[in-house]
Amino acid sequence: METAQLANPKEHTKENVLLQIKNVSKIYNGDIVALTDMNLDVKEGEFISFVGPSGCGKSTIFKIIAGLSEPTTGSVELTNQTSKQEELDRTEIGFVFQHATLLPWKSVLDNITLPLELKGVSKKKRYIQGREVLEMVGLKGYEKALPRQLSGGMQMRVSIARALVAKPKLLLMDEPFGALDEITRQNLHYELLKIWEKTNMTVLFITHNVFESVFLSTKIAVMSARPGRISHTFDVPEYERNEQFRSTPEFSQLIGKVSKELEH
Ligand SMILES: Nc1ncnc2c1ncn2[C@@H]1O[C@H](COP(=O)(O)OP(=O)(O)OP(=O)(O)O)[C@@H](O)[C@H]1O
Repeated sequence: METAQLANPKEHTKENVLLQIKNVSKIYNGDIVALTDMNLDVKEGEFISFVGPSGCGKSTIFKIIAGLSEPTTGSVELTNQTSKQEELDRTEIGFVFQHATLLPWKSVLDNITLPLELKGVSKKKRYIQGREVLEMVGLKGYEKALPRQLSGGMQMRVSIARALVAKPKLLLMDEPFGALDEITRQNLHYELLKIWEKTNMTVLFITHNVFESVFLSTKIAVMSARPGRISHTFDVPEYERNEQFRSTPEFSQLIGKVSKELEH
């Protein structure tokens, strides 16, 4: 199995605050309180996992961050405190969902480059960018394949590549590996960490899998049951993310702490 040697994942995180979730609440249809008083600062380069019981508002906060839904009260601010030029624009946010949602009649390369096609980028230019990300997700040579010719894990790689093609500063991943088998999931962990390291992106990641959250993240935000809010955040200490890490006492201890917090 591949390994990602991230000697010091913390070095990846800068001090710039990329976005601030400020006192966000969300009430659907006047009476379903999905989120209440949620607060979090996200720094540039962080990899934050959100874990919490079903229905605690994880997808809701992602939709609000992406601008697909409005908070009932509070705000998500994209103001950069240190540099206006580095401010996050909502068009620089990529989204990956649990299901790959590929267009079955389009080739892998055409699926990946769809966001650029919609922006009116020329075919030549978008194919150059498409091939670049295709290589990044380990699918070089599959340009002309159709989605049905790919395994579930490969389809997820295509979906990730489609989110990466527009070079997002922030990547929102809503349970992207939830439907995959364990081996495929672990391989994709390494791929994702390599991409994260290479691109300097900030990643927000929803998962029900505590192991996955500890392995991938620099920070874990545990959410409480509905109405959802962040009950606790855990900073993940520096470590090399490789196969050995999964069997260290530090890994097990953190899993224990996060799991305990989830039981509250
Ligand atoms: N468009 C909507 N209209 C009404 N209620 C909604 C809507 N979207 C979500 N909800 C409700 O808001 C709550 C939070 O939903 P959300 O999908 O954000 O939770 P989640 O933590 O992502 O859940 P899961 O882990 O099961 O995916 C749930 O009770 C859900 O039924």
